[in-house]
Amino acid sequence: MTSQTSHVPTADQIRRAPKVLLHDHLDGGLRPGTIIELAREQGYSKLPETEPDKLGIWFREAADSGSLERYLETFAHTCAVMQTREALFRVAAECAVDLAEDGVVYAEVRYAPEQHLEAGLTLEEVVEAVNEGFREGERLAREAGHRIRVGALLTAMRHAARSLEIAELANRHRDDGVVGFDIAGAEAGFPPTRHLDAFEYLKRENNHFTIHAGEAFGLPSIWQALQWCGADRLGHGVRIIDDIEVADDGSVRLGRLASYVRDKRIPLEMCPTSNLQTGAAASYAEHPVGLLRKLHFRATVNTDNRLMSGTSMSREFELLVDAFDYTLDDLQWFTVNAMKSAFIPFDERLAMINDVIKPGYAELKSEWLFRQTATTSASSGREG
Ligand SMILES: O=c1[nH]cnc2c1ncn2[C@H]1C[C@H](O)[C@@H](CO)O1
Ligand SMILES: [Zn+2]
Repeated sequence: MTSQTSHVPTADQIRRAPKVLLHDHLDGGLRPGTIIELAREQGYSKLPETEPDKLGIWFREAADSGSLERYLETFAHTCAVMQTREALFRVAAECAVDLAEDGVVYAEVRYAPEQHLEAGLTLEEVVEAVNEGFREGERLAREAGHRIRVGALLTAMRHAARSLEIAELANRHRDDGVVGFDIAGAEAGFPPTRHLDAFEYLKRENNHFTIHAGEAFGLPSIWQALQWCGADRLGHGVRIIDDIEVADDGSVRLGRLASYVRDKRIPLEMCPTSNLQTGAAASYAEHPVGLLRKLHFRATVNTDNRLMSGTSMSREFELLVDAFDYTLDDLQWFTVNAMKSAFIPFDERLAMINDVIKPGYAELKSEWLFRQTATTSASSGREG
């Protein structure tokens, strides 16, 4: 018998379900058609393709190498066309519209302001343009019947040396759409402790930050991010699986670090498709999210780079439903986890959970009742 809780969601239900996205890069989510138009307007001639479908495929294939370093090379093209106020505004607005259309109700979208200064913008101007774009996108989404709230995370590149400056920038804009800070880029060789002054500054300011850690590099990176730097969340964090032993009889033993992550409810911003592309996981079925969800880690599901992974929040959920037979209850669990872990104030997170997320899933979970009633009356009608 079908029960409410065992209901396997359809693709359409997944799209309509309220979703929360904590890990999405602005420069990894452009529409291919927009890249082509911006390149034409700005005289950027190095795009590998000039037709939107082909360019989308090019990004997915180029990012599919199994190496984080090669994956990151593809961002040269997106950053190249995001150097003016107008371009940043457009990309941010389209990002909010696209996420809203996919059923995302709350998103934290990150980008590295230092990568958008080539045409003479200042760091402040970059942040202002992106913030204005997000507000415009929220407005356009509302006009189209969707509700979304987007916060920005400012990223510092881990190979560079501007993290304190970017942390200060994030802090200056904390009441103006910037909800936190992050570091990203190649992980091996660039440990989080290189940026300790930035993290210590943010802690003194009672501000929030996440750190890309445990993606291309393992436990030492996660340990540093948490115990030296004090990260509120882990970007990816999938390699925490290296500190978990599952015996043949199914019993599980957590090491000290994995226990700490679970006990302290440290949010893991997991991005399944991205992890497959960079070699951090072998397949969806083997992705650590399956075990971590079972063990009640504070796991969340994210897109990372929608362009490079050819994905969306709905698609990531669909892939996990296929791999792990997740129900709407599982998807709600991931969504509530993400909302609890967001960087906006507690009362606003709670209101999102109680007034948007739970009612949204309750509505979806009730649909099977009506579908069954409709089928019954239709068939009894035919019989009569
Ligand atoms: O998954 C990632 N790991 C590390 N760095 C990343 C990842 N995805 C994107 N980035 C980098 C490339 C972008 O240019 C930068 C800022 O969004 O962050
Ligand atoms: Zn990322």
